[in-house]
Amino acid sequence: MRFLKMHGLGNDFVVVKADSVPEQPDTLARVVCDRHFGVGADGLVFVLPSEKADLRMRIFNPDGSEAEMCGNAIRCVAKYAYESGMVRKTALRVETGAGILIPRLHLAGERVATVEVDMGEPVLERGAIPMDGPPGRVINELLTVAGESFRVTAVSFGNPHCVIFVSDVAAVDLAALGPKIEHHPAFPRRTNVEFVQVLNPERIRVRVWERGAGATLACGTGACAAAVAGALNGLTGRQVRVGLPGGELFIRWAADNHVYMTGPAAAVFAGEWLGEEPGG
Ligand SMILES: N[C@H](CCC[C@H](N)C(=O)O)C(=O)O
Repeated sequence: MRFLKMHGLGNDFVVVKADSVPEQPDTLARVVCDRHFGVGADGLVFVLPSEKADLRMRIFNPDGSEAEMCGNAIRCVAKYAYESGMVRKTALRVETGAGILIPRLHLAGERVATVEVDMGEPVLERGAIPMDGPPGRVINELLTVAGESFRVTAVSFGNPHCVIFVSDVAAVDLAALGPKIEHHPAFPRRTNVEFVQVLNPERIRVRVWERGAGATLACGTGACAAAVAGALNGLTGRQVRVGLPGGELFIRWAADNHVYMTGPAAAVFAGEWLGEEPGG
């Protein structure tokens, strides 16, 4: 199985072009994403044919679970599709678990430098946490985790996000709190967790504990969720620069209610998965 190792701000993926997803993709994802017995990645991403778009993207987390959508991965997939000649368009239609999304490529010569993705419209997670009132209302709810209460804003971009505003993201014990919130019963599909520090109305800092992956250097859908939560709670404007450990994304929540995410995508190496059992 040939693959391309790619990343968006250090959120890294094994990208595989295939006609279909192989059997037991969960098992394969666990082995391929393992940073000792496999290639090592935050996700195994398949680029597949689509009957309703230019291509279809499916992503499997390192724990084997399939995610509905991945913001950093869709930028990588768009770059791969253009540079490999698979789809010679600078605005692609990509079928995902969050619907058909539109990455637009910014070229530097024949290379894709950055990608702007129309991530669609944010969904305020109501089923997970009982939230009433219109979307414009501040939608904080209290979540009790290990005896501690957090005010959270739950937002979905196809995949669930729980956004928590703190005064200092560096002080958050991500490894302790992340899994407890990821697996909290309030989130029937588990959740990604974003801790957000507002620097000013145009700049935020975010650290992410990802569902099925743990702490990552960046999370595209998480950055979008944090930006929407910031605006909903009156803490930021609708255009923010999101500083993540791996770098910066620019998020714009436009008047059409669509959220646009702009950031880089990089290809690091090509390889061949030999498929031997872990441990040799
Ligand atoms: N772990 C996530 C999928 C990857 C999302 C993230 N890497 C991004 O860039 O959006 C989930 O289970 O929803």
